[in-house]
Amino acid sequence: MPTANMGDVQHPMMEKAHEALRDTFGFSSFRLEQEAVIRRLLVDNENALVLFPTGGGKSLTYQIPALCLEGLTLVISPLIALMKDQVDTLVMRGVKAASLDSTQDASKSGWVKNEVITGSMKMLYVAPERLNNEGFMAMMRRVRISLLAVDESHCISQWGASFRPEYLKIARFAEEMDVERVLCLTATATPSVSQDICGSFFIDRDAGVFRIPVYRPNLALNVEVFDTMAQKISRVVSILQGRTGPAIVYVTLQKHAEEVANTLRCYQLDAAIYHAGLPSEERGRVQLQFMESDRGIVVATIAFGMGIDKANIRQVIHFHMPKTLENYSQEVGRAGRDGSLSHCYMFLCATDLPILEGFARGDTCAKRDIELWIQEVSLKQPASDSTLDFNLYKQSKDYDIRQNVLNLCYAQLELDYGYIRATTPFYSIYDISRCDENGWSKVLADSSPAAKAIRTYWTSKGTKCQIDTMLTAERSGVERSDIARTVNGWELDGHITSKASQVRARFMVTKPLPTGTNDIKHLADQIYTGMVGRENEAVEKLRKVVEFATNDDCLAQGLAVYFGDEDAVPDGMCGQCSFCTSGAGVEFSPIAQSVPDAARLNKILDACPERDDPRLLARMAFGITSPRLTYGKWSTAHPLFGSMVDVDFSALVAAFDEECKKAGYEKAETVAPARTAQKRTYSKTTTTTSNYSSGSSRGGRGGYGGGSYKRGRRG
Ligand SMILES: Nc1ncnc2c1ncn2[C@@H]1O[C@H](COP(=O)(O)OP(=O)(O)OP(=O)(O)O)[C@@H](O)[C@H]1O
Repeated sequence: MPTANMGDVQHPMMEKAHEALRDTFGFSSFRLEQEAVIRRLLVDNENALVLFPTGGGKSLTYQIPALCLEGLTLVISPLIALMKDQVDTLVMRGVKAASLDSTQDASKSGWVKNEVITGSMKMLYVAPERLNNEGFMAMMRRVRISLLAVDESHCISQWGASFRPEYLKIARFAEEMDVERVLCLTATATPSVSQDICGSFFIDRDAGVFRIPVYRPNLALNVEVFDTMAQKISRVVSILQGRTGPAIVYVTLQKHAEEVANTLRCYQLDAAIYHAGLPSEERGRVQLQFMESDRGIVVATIAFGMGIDKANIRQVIHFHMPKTLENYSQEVGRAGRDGSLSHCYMFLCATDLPILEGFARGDTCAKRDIELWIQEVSLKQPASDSTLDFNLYKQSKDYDIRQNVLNLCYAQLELDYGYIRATTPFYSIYDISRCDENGWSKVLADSSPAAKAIRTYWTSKGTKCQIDTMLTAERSGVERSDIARTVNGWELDGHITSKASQVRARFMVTKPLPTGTNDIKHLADQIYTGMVGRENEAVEKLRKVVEFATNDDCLAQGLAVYFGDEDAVPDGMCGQCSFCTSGAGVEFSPIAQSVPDAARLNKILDACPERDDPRLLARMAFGITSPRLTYGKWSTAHPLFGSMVDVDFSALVAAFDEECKKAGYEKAETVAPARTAQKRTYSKTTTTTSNYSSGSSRGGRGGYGGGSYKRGRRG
């Protein structure tokens, strides 16, 4: 029997909900706040925000309403793998659910769309990027969306640890599509992030928010401080040799996962490796083996864990400290889901910090590059369908702005300023291969204008041909969309296989973009200020992790307070963390050098002749990659890259700024690869011999201590 009071059960919608819980999911009662959330959606017909920790049972809070409501439940979820798992499980339980994603072939997605349009699909999972797709938007306009569920909804907040610009468009989508109810879900939201979510989706901050405190009494949190890698290895070996069940060891970079696992194997500890750089079959195999093991060890980056629902993980070890407390809470939250005592260890080591600070600072670009980018966008002539299209990969290289940041800049032009609106992106290159001679003869015999244009302008290599759709359209006068449609048609008819590449983002212009120098500068200024704000926020989050780990306070209490649950830990003492058991916080105070050494600065200045962007030089010195550094060969392969990682980053920027100012902020035209037409107008060449000698620095926030890691791939 359900545990809910009879008043609720008697409401026909709640009766239905209990029926679905029992008949479809096979559970006898709701957990904690699940029922209250469902009541909010089904009985009150109001929006809600669910803040349950990992494994808290968030999925049921939209899956059950989906079954009770007429119409479609649309679920926005950031990870294709996670969507697939959820859909497979639902289908197994007899629920009409599917996802639309970029990995599907045309026949599968055609079937899904048909089921959605005819109203027989109950739940549809999509990634947020799908909201830029015209075809998808047209389809959504024709269906009744009774519930929109936004998973990982903390990604909506610019103050969150994992902000994603595509998430910003979800709220507008909900309004435009007259979505009847919205349910936002997240496991990690600080009070300010949850305020942001409530503000965006009109969720009542009192009645509409359902939270289960993050405090988990069966997790013993420990922090330990180390000076060297060898000490950390010796400690992790001893923890793992005495492990009481499966263990996850979290590291920062993919190469760390390989290094640590290989070292553990030397100690007869059979450690598997998991990171985003491994083939998906390998990742699947590692995950499956771990799920089935009762003493398995996985050394992994943060890529491991989303959707891992294993009850008996007994140890979670942060071999490198996490970059935010949100990550930490999610990662330790994977331990002890069965309620049994489990141990979590965070290793603090001064040499690990710069690499994390590099991540925090990596997204800020030069203000001048933002100006040049806006200039290109505003001066570009629209195509015949009045849209602007850009190769973001190329722009990222041209303007030294990371692609994720560029995406955000476009989202800002769209949402904050209303200049543009993203529409379906397209591929500019198709590589086609013939399937058989018969099919190929049909391709050659196709007499449509698009087919003729394709055959005129394609370039062939053996049995393969490459089609540049932009060039073909420009030279032949045939619409680019007709060309793409013809290639897709040949593939659907089985005549060819094709591989599309070089995606171009497309935008409709909704109001004239600024073209005057001052207006562009002003807009760039605002965008840049936002970027610096986010960078400071990310560095602050890192500082909070150190503060949490070193505070003279119970660790469980510290974590709970961070998430706004002051009263979750009884008497504010968990009794089993390293603070509670030792009576003191750990000693750890890495201080970065705030006055850079002149000789070392000069070496960087000699190696990199650019003087238009002090941050570029600071990034090279500190070891933070960027598209421009990579292009100029001043990145990871350069011996001086990261050579000043022990210096406070702001002090480096200030020191290099002095040098750039002396050189008039000029670009080294003759040495660096050309960037853009606009960029080339800055014509003077600077000397490659520097004369930095002051040794003084402005700024100089007391940062984190130094080390010798080179940046690498994370995730
Ligand atoms: N009412 C219930 N009774 C029994 N088991 C439940 C109930 N609700 C959820 N569960 C189970 O709890 C587990 C965790 O649920 P779910 O995956 O929804 O959590 P989550 O909050 O989405 O976690 P994560 O943040 O890790 O994705 C699942 O195995 C689910 O089947």
